[in-house]
Amino acid sequence: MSHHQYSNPDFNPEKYPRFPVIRKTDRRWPNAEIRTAPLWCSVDLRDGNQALIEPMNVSQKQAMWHLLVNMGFKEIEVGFPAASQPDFDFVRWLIEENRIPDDVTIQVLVQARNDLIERTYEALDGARRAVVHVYNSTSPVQRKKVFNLDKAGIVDIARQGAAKVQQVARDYPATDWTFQYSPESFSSTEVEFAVEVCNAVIEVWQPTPEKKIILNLPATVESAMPNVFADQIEWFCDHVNQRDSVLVSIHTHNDRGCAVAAAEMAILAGADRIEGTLLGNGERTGNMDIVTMAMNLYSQGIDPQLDISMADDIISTVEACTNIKTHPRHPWLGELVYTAFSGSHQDAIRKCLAAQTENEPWDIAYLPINPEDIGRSYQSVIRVNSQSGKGGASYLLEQAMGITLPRWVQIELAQPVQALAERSASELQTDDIVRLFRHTFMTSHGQLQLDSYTLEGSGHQSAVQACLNDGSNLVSLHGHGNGAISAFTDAIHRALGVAVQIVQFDEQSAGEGSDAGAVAFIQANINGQRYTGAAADEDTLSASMNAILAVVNQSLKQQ
Ligand SMILES: CC(=O)SCCNC(=O)CCNC(=O)[C@H](O)C(C)(C)COP(=O)(O)OP(=O)(O)OC[C@H]1O[C@@H](n2cnc3c(N)ncnc32)[C@H](O)[C@@H]1OP(=O)(O)O
Ligand SMILES: CC(C)C(=O)C(=O)O
Repeated sequence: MSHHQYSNPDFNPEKYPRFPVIRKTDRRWPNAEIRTAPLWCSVDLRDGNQALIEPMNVSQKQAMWHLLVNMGFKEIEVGFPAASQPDFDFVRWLIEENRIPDDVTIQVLVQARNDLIERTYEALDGARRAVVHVYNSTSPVQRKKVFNLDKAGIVDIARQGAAKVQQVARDYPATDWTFQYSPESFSSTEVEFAVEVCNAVIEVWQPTPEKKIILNLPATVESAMPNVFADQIEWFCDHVNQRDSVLVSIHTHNDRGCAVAAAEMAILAGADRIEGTLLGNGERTGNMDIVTMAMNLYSQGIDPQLDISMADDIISTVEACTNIKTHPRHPWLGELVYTAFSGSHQDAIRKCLAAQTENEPWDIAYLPINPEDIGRSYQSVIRVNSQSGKGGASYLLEQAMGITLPRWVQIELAQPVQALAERSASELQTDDIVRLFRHTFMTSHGQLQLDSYTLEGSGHQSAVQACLNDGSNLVSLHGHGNGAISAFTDAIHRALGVAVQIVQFDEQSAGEGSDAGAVAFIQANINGQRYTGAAADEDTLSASMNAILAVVNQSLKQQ
């Protein structure tokens, strides 16, 4: 059998060579586990900002800053102050207006260029504490085509940049400085060379375990699978000098869609700190999404050390600052991620929610966390369209009316709901379902309703005297039987000639917030036809009698 090797005849396997893997024989990270949150650093105001069509204005930056502080970030990269006046001014605003809480450290980025480094320190003048983050590119393509330098030339840029950062810091002794270096494009750099460059920076900065530096290892462009990145990080941690004096930081991008996975695996491989942005805004496909990574931890019982409970604030602020909409299926926070439209999912969720007790671990099919933890209501969990079964509509109705539908009512309700969903070809709202339920099962204006009743005797000796109202006339009736319900059906039979044979009956008190004290559901045979009725009333027996009248009305209407 012959077949084409490639679906596209122009496909050229030589065009994009495979990324080289590290032949490691001492790989330890696959057996590691994450048990605590890493140190976080938000780069929303820098990497996030530099990738926007319209960079944030001052008030947007301020809104983003407040959100980040409120979420609990302790390190925040606030800009590239030597790059633009707005960036410079924002740093000045933070310092001069005393906007930086005692436990928060600002960080700024700068290229390894003397004039830019000097300008950066001017922006930071008066800061209590700050991280100065200097970088230069180290990958083969950058060395060859952008900088036109050999490895020694690149090491020189790093060494000189580091020396300048250290030297100018001495002019501002009132500030507690931390130095950070990034071998930009680390993940596309030979690991041996990345270590060589970083060791040169270490030699300049002379960190100690008490006064550590930060070495930030970026996947500037994500070019390999996350396990390859983890190997690079483990190799780096094993070979860099003075590991005990270095905080290893990770800064991944999402080109292959694995930025979070790469950051998580990097933590397994020995990294201490994670840089990223809220909802993953950033260059091209974005930076590593800190919200996703934090929620991943949260959902495994690990305190993320960030407050994600304000999900809607996070979304609205990020959208207002970036002018980028959040995808409805964005991990953890998207509008649709706690929503089930499909019948079998709704059925399982409804059953699990009913069985879940407060003090046991969360264990609900299709819902990895309780949506309430991030401020989402259960209302958004189950939504109804033509893919939904009986569970979804029942759930919404139950929530809206504060009742629990007996299974046989759920089955009866499913059919008209499905028909309406198919007719409307769109999602049904709770109001639509409540309206449909009332229309299908309950008595409407102008039909027979209970006006008043008296019950005499009890048990086998029950007698009912009742008055019905059809909107214009009153009808009196009386009957007896071996209970109030059978006395009432006897009365109906005598007065109206309708023989009601009850097949199913359910009555319950209505939920909190409902005006009705009780709800009754009846399924009955009348002239060989099956009818289902429901009624709510303050009084339990009135609810039952009105439910019987609901099926009587349905049969009269059909005649
Ligand atoms: C992966 C990242 O996200 S890194 C951060 C990137 N962020 C930004 O660039 C946003 C802010 N940047 C800017 O506004 C501008 O780049 C500025 C104002 C800082 C500098 O602008 P310019 O002076 O025009 O330089 P530009 O950034 O284009 O860089 C070009 C020159 O700097 C050199 N250079 C670039 N990066 C670095 C670096 N990290 N360290 C040292 N030199 C560098 C280049 O080799 C090039 O040199 P050449 O002019 O001799 O060929
Ligand atoms: C400056 C560095 C850390 C960066 O933003 C990147 O490599 O993506």
